[in-house]
This record gives sequence, structure tokens and C-alpha cells, in this order.
Amino acid sequence: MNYYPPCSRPDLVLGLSPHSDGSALTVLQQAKGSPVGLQILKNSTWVPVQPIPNALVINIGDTLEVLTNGKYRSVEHRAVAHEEQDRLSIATFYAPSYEVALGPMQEFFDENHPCKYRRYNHGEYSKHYVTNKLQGKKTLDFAKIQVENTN
Ligand SMILES: O=C(O)CCC(=O)C(=O)O
Ligand SMILES: [Fe+2]
Repeated sequence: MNYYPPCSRPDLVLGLSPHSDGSALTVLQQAKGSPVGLQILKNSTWVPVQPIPNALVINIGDTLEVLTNGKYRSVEHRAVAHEEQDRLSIATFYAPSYEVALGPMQEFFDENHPCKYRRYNHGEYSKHYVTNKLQGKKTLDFAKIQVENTN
């Protein structure tokens, strides 16, 4: 659950720094009457996600990006504060158990589409996620296979 109190200078702070979720999918509920606070990064522009009554927001997380070898990309998002109104959101993260080993599923790579992510335990990833700052999609570097520059 996330609570964002009103902030007299929302231009100077963020409610939540830019990040992608470590989950496979995130289901997000924005409280009724909440001001807009969630923004997603699309084509290098922050786009506000208007709360729709009785609707849930479904975000793709890093785990689904890895499983699909990058076909589905996790969404970078952040939350901004509001000058007068407070805001409440409830995030439910759907993710594998810590002991589950995962990597790109077979149908998402072949000789023409190389594996972009290595295999790891979800628990290792979670540990990496919570011990590093939220910094856009940087946490996903943990799983990326670095391509050698031959030039
Ligand atoms: O409050 C929001 O809308 C975003 C919350 C969020 O991104 C998170 O809990 O991971
Ligand atoms: Fe998030």
C-alpha cells in the first residue's frame, strides 16, 4: 500500500522514484477520488495514468520481460505528489516463489533471436532489487547478458 500525503512543492519531490516492478505482473488499484499520481514512461515522455472508477491498472514487471526474452517489456513508472490532495494506491505483485529458477522461455529465442537474459533464482533477483536504489530499469541489468563489443 502506498500513501502520498499532500505536498506544498510537488515540483521539488517525487512520491516514488522511477522504477520497473520486479514482479511478473502488478495489479494496481488507485483509491476512489484520488488525484492522478501514477505516470508511465512512453517514448521518453511521462504520461499520467488517469484513475478510472472501478478499474485496475495492470503493469508488466521485469519477470515477464525476462520470461518473454524482451518481447513484453516492463513499464518504467513513477508517482508524483499533489499540492492539496493525498493519494492512496494498493499494489499487488504477482511473482514467482523465491526458489523458482527462471530465464527466457524456449519459444522466445532461437539462432536468430539470441537469449538476452540469463537464468537466475527469483529470490536472488528480489534480494538484488530491494538492496539497490530505484533507478529506472537499472535493476534489470542483473539479468541481462552483456553483449561483447567486437569493434
Ligand atoms: O502509487 C502508484 O501509483 C505506484 C505504486 C508503485 O509503482 C509500486 O508500488 O510499485
Ligand atoms: Fe511500481
